[in-house]
Amino acid sequence: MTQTTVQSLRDKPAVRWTALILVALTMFFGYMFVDVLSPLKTQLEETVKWDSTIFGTYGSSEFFINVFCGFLIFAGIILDKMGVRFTAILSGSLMLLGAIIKIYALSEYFNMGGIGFDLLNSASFPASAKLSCIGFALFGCGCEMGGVTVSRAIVKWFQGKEMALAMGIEMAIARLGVFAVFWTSPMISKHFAQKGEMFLSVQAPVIFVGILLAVGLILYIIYGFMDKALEKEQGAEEIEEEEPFKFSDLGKVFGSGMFWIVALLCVLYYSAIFPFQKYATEMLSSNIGLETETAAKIFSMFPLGAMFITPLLGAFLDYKGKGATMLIIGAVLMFACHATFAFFPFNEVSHMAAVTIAITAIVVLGISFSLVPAALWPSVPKIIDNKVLGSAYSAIFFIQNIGLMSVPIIIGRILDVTNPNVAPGEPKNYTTAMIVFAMFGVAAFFLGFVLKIADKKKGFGLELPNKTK
Ligand SMILES: C[C@H](N)C(=O)N[C@@H](CCCCN)C(=O)O
Repeated sequence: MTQTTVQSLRDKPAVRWTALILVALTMFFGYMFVDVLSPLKTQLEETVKWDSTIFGTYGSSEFFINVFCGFLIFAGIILDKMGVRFTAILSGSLMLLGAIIKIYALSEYFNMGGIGFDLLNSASFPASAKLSCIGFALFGCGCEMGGVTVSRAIVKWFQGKEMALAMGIEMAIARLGVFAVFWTSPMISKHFAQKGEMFLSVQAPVIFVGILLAVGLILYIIYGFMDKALEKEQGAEEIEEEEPFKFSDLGKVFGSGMFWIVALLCVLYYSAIFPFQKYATEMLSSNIGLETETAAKIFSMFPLGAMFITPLLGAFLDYKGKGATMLIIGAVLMFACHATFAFFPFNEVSHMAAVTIAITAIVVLGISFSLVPAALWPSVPKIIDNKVLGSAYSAIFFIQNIGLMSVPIIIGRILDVTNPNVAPGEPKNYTTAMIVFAMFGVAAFFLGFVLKIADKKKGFGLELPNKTK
């Protein structure tokens, strides 16, 4: 006699992996947008007169509303109260709105005195930069809210299954977005620059990725139908826990010592990654004497390496564990890369040797950027109650965003101060800036140790595998 068991949508690999691909693709487009202008720093300096301080402020602006208005805390509450599909569609819409504003900010029409130009323009901070910051800040609300929502969605579909692998693949797809934009953005820009279309040389890459964000919103809407089917099938209360979310539950998040260790580790580590990404192209061309396009291509190996290794490490974590150890090793490798760019005398070795060492350091950073995210995000459900998981991820993002917002401004300022007589487009001295990035690695390393010891004492199982069946 054969017995038939009714399979949940979650139990069907094809269905849960389709859900993952839908949400991950939107994050792919989102990550492209985050760095669409990163390889164009030098062009922005020449075309719209953004010096390093302005560029740094622009990089930080992605996090202004999240930090100053505490938007991410609300995002977590919205997620825990309204659920994944509502929050996903809201975040996709915010990303698209921000992109449209940034496209307008970089248009020739606006920069030649179009609507709003006079209101925003000032000698110290061009109108293009101010309006780009506004657009980027709105985009940042959507993108960060989307990141939290996607993590929550993955827990919903994959908890007790290949959760770390799924998170690893989602991040791998996002890294592919960064890789893609470090190639496409300079290529599109060069095409228009060669035609003498200076504004389009910085605006066209943003238009291109803006269109992709519209596709991303459609994917979130399609995901919404799958999410609804899953809830209908199992009953919302079964998935989201028996009791509804209460504001007082937030105390559970902020009252947890483990939460603070993870959040601080996260802010320290990521402060030396995403802000560095914004300056890496110019740092490589300054240190090694490369053209922007070549420097951007070398740097693109960073997300590419992370893309291949993160899912493997996710799978390792699912089956073998060792999450806290992975965090410690990741911090050491990050320090090694930044210290190389700070101290290695690139101008005293042959061009070939300089390029080889730079590529090696970038690959090492890629390995680090696989270890830490692959271990960090799947650790959160182990230390926080499922009911407040959305709020916990948001709170970690909120603390992380404070670093992501401050560091590009600090680095931009350091660059302007340490390069007082360097003309726009000329190579800069990056030593001090890179030392600052390296110091974040040292601090993250110590926190990794604290986390490992705390886990050993309290038994959260950070070193244990995720897979239960
Ligand atoms: C920048 C963003 N807040 C972030 O931390 N991104 C992480 C991924 C977090 C999990 C996303 N579902 C990253 O490593 O990219």
